[in-house]
Amino acid sequence: MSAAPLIELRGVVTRFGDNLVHDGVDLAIGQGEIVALVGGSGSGKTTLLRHIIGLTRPQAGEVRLFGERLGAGTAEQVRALQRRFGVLFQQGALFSAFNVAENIAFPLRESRVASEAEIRDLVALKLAMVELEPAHALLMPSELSGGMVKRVALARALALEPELLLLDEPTAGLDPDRSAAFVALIRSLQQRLGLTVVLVTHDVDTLAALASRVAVLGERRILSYATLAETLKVEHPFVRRFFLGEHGRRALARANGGD
Ligand SMILES: Nc1ncnc2c1ncn2[C@@H]1O[C@H](COP(=O)(O)OP(=O)(O)OP(=O)(O)O)[C@@H](O)[C@H]1O
Repeated sequence: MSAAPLIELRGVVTRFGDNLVHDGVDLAIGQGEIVALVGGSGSGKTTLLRHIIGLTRPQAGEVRLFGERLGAGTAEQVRALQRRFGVLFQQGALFSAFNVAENIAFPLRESRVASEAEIRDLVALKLAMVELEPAHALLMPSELSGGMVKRVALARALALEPELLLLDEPTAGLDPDRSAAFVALIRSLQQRLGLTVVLVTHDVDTLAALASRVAVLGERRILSYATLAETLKVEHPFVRRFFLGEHGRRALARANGGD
């Protein structure tokens, strides 16, 4: 029998007032996968990420993370669960009043798992891991380029050595070169650290370079959950537009070694 999925959503229903966003979402993500979640604007991708980590709760259905039902544990169990995943929110969301080192150190200080001396070493290690220089530690977020903000946010997401990494639009706002470099970094860290990754993206280049499977969210449920090659065969207007519009076609050609 195969291992239980790392993430499992069953029959998830989400409603904000009259707005029914999810109506029976089922999704199972296994250890070591890189799953790209795509869907039209407002289809509920970010909300699904938030459900996975327990930031919001669906009206109905079940969300299991690492085999545990969210919302069932004690405060200590919830904290233990939270240490097992890292999140890169849209725009990086660094604390603007903290410098780079303090941002990366934040989860370590919050969880009280390390002494100040260990935190200094860990911050240096994480900075190197995301290919930033030691001198960057003292910069403030306002002094960083968009690509650096993402790297610092990634270092912070990895501070507690999570098994699972959730990325919301990781390459949004980056130019093509910086975007490709960030994708390569995510890929190498995923392999080196054995991470499971769930990412929301509108960018076919990012998806084609990273995803082992693609989950398409539409009509309030998962329309398709398959490899990219299989996803391309799905006859649905969103899929045709997303992958086979001009931008998508060019990105796929690049991923296949063309262009
Ligand atoms: N806290 C909230 N209160 C009310 N409505 C919300 C809330 N969060 C999300 N929504 C609504 O739920 C729907 C899904 O939002 P969500 O941000 O998850 O979509 P998305 O697929 O990530 O969109 P986008 O691609 O535009 O970022 C939208 O209609 C949004 O307005």
